[in-house]
Amino acid sequence: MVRDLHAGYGTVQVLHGLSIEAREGETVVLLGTNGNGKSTLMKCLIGDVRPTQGSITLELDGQAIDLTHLGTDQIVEYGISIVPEGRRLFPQLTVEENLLLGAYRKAARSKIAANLEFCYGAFPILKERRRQLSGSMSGGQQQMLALGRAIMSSPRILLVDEPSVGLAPIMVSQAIAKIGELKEQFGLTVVMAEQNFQEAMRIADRGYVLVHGEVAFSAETAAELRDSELISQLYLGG
Ligand SMILES: Nc1ncnc2c1ncn2[C@@H]1O[C@H](COP(=O)(O)OP(=O)(O)OP(=O)(O)O)[C@@H](O)[C@H]1O
Repeated sequence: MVRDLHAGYGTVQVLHGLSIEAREGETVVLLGTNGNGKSTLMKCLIGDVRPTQGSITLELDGQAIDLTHLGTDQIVEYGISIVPEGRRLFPQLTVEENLLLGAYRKAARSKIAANLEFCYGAFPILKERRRQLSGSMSGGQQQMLALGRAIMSSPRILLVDEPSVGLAPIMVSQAIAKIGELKEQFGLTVVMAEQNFQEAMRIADRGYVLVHGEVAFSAETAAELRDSELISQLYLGG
């Protein structure tokens, strides 16, 4: 749960008191056009950007854990994993080496073989190319690898930042569908930032629209989000 979050870069304030919530097992999408703070929020959630005000808490076994000022390594230990914007793979490492880098969370170290098998089952192309350098793969394959790497840490919450960036339309559809499948198979909670409204709505349970670092609209159902005037203005030329 994110409450009244303020964050930015030096003197540039990007998030201005933003509050959102993701309940267990749902897919929450963060919509909004370029530069409205989606990635900054994601970076706060994974400990890459430190909030200046507000809180980020995780409900775990009936306890509220304060993540607000924890570093990425500590946040990952609580079962939160990210597929970052631009994927941030290691191009000079093989597919399998990239996957193994995702498994450093303590709880995942004893499950490396099982998780690797799961990834290869979910993404046969990764198995086929496991000894290939990741930098030599297509954008769509790299997105699959980034998803696989995130799954290697046995997360309970998966953060996905703009999976469509740099992908051909057909690959965007495949990547989004895969996120939906992984969520079901792994029993994940998914928080996904995405500019591509139509694609995001294919797997959204509900969502928020961010404008200028604030929640401009929040919807309890995907239908409510789809039918909102703001979405119509931002995406459908309404
Ligand atoms: N490292 C940085 N230093 C300074 N300003 C930044 C930095 N990263 C992002 N910003 C600024 O913060 C604002 C919000 O950016 P952010 O990336 O969070 O938006 P976004 O909604 O995710 O958009 P995008 O789709 O472009 O990533 C923008 O004005 C951007 O220029």
